[in-house]
Amino acid sequence: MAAVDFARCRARIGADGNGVLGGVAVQGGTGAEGGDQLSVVMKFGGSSLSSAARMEEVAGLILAFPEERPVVVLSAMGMTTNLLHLAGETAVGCGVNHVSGIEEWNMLKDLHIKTVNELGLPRSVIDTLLDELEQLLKSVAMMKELTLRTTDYLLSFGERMSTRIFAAYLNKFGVKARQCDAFDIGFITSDDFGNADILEATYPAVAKRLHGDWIRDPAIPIVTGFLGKGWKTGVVTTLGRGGSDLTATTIGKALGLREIQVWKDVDGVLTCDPNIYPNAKTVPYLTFDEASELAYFGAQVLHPQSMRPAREGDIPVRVKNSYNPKAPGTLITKKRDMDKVVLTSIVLKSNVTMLDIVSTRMLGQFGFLAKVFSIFEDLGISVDCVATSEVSISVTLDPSKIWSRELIQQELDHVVEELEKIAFVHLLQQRAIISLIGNVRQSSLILEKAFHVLRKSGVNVQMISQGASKVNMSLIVHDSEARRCVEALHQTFFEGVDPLSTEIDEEDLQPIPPA
Ligand SMILES: Nc1ncnc2c1ncn2[C@@H]1O[C@H](COP(=O)(O)OP(=O)(O)O)[C@@H](O)[C@H]1O
Ligand SMILES: N[C@@H](CC(=O)OP(=O)(O)O)C(=O)O
Repeated sequence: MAAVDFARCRARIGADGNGVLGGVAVQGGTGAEGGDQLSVVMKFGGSSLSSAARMEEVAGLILAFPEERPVVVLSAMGMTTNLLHLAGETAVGCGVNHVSGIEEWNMLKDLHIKTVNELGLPRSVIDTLLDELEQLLKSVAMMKELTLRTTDYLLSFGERMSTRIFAAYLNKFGVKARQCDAFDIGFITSDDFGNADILEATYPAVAKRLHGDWIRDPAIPIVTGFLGKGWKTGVVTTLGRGGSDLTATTIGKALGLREIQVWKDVDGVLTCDPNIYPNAKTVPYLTFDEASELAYFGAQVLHPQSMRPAREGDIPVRVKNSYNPKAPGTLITKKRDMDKVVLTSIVLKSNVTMLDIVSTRMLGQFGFLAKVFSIFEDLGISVDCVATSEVSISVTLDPSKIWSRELIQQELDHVVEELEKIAFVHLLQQRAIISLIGNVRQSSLILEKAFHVLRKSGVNVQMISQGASKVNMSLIVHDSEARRCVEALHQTFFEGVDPLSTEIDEEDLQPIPPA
């Protein structure tokens, strides 16, 4: 039978009855005994919750901090959100009678049933939801359509199941836990299905509910990440991919907690995506501004909006590794000592579309820029990077407008058509944004080194943009050259390869034509 192995878990986090884990004191015990206020949020993402064994580990981690009164936020297990999405898309075209054969539906059903069995829990913990989910897929098959609103409802099953399983598991061991659906405890959002914004009314509502429940009957709240309730429609919304980070920081601000912990499968925020360059190193400290820029420019590790509540509430965020809890992780705060910092992290966003827009001079300078941006606004397209001159503007378009999918060709054609009424437009696809997140006061040094590296690599930068925060400098290059650039930049900034002391060979100066 599955059990929370406290001794093993304390050993793994380097705690021996008493100790300190990343600034958090550790003692023996089981937590949730009431009295004190809720003190921290602990968020665990899908990568931390991929199996029954992982759920046991996570339970052990939470209970290794008994003097803490955590609010636990969970994402869906493993790849469940992707599977739900794919199952929904398949259901649209497969016919009602074939729903039970949808591969992704069977995969996610099997995962959840296996988890419940391995944790020694009754099937009733998830049976109702699984039945409801199958009915929903059949409805999608019958209607032959999957709206954004239905998609959000469909995706909600992932978090609704993981939290029920986890709360039941803790309760089984006498640790009082209460499952909470975010949409029932005060998460009020805009009605932008797929990418809803959290509304201000959420903070007092969530605080009142979580605090009230805790005072009345202390039990660890196990809250669904990623979900909310649309304020006009009153139905389930989602906060965009990776939105559980935002759920966690919202709770942190709402309750004024001491710390927000987001537990991942990496040792913290790294100097670049380890999937792009495996030599990435942990960044021990970050400011909210740095973390926001990093997330906004595509570092999957944090949800782009998640730093906002933490910054507003001035609550430290700690990014930790649930697979390696001894690692100190990354601490994100309002300020940090930037004296020795040059570059913090490199972020790569691939498959970006860029538009060069040159005025036909039908409009004056002000009118031109205003008109260009009003076209983007009308079409609901957000812009990532901008570089302007008096009569021309280059922009990159944000493909995350509708979360998982890219801007579709039809939309691009429409943008170009509208812009061509006032400008000459050049559409450039397969571009990449390399964002250098670093110290504002070292921007010249960063650019000097970066351009030397890129020149040495024979790469021509197609656009440069620096945001008002100055924390981020973005270089747009061709997609085919991007990984190579990131590697070379990483070696220079984080692995001690000094580009300025390296002679440039004439051969190196031959630009490599983009593929
Ligand atoms: N700069 C970065 N630092 C750390 N991880 C990154 C970075 N950029 C991309 N990643 C990716 O983000 C993943 C962790 O984020 P995510 O998958 O959202 O975790 P979770 O599902 O646990 O919330 C890592 O496994 C890593 O592949
Ligand atoms: N399950 C949702 C929300 C989320 O935050 O997930 P994760 O914490 O695993 O990135 C998603 O996959 O987008």
